[in-house]
Amino acid sequence: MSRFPTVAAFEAALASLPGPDQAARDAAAARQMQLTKPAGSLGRLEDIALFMAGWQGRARPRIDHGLALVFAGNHGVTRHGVSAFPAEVTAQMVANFAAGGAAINALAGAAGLDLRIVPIDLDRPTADFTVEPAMSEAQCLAAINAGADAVDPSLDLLLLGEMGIGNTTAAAALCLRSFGGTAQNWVGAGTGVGAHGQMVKRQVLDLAMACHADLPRTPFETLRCVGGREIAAMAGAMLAARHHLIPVVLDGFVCSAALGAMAAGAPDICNHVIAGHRSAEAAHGRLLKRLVLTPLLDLGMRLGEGSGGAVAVAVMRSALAMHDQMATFADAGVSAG
Ligand SMILES: Cc1cc2ncn([C@H]3O[C@H](COP(=O)(O)O)[C@@H](O)[C@H]3O)c2cc1C
Ligand SMILES: O=C(O)c1cccnc1
Repeated sequence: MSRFPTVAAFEAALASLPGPDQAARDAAAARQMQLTKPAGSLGRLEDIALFMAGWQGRARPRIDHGLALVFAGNHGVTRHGVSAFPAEVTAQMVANFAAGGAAINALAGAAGLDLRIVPIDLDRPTADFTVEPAMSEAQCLAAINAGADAVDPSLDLLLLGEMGIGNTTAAAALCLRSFGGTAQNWVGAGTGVGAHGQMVKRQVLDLAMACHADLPRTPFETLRCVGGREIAAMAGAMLAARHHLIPVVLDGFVCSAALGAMAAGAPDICNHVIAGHRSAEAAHGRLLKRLVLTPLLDLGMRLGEGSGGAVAVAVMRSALAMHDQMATFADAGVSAG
């Protein structure tokens, strides 16, 4: 059976988010104080170790079984010319993932993550959300469950990624509907559209907001009206991971927008995620501020696929190696301060 058989089940899961294991986090913090370094001297690496300890419920967290989960979907809104690439590229890139030739294949491998690609109804693009909701209730629930069902409860860490030509427009629409502002605030170059393409994206957003103005601003309705299948799947996977107490690493703007749509109704959903990086898509920084998330890396990346998050996982492995392998002052015979 699907994890979220009804919209009410999805909403109930968002309203009952479990918290971290405080005892495991405290034990990890106590260990940090004993390691042979001045307290706090490893900065953000120390925070990562505590974050992982709390969510994994282990004083010595580990990443033996980490997964990069990449969802793919197609978008009816591409008919307006919102991407620098044609919609066929979504399926072509899925073939490239299968053949091992995409950036995420290399970067997931470098980060020691398994990689799983989940294409969702690529031959059925979402509807053009300037004139009608992108998905029916059943379609949106199916996509959310495709995400939730792909989350193995035994995972130590989950990285989410996406592939879907046109999806920076959907992500911008999710942000505009969730957090307000202007279309200009949330629109960017995506795959590399110029000034004209960005103007079209802004127009598309304004039409979409007018079209769905009367529908409830709940996370589900926002995902359904202006999201996409791969975006709803990332949201479902994040929510399922939260209930399995699996820490999540976010990738860029599109991935973060899936979280944003849920966070607008349930801000605590952000507590079990690490923002892997800040994408060069300008709206991503704005969104992360709204979510009160500080990105680990800022490498000027703007690809998606989970690529930036995968590089962040390599840094997280360093944090856990430090936490697990360093000697204590007592063990090493080093005088404590
Ligand atoms: C070859 C190629 C590989 C990609 N991998 C991720 N994306 C990224 O670009 C798309 C979003 O940008 P837009 O909204 O401008 O279409 C998504 O598929 C995203 O994952 C790619 C895009 C292309 C062209
Ligand atoms: O930040 C992202 O997720 C992103 C940016 C550009 C294109 N696709 C995705």
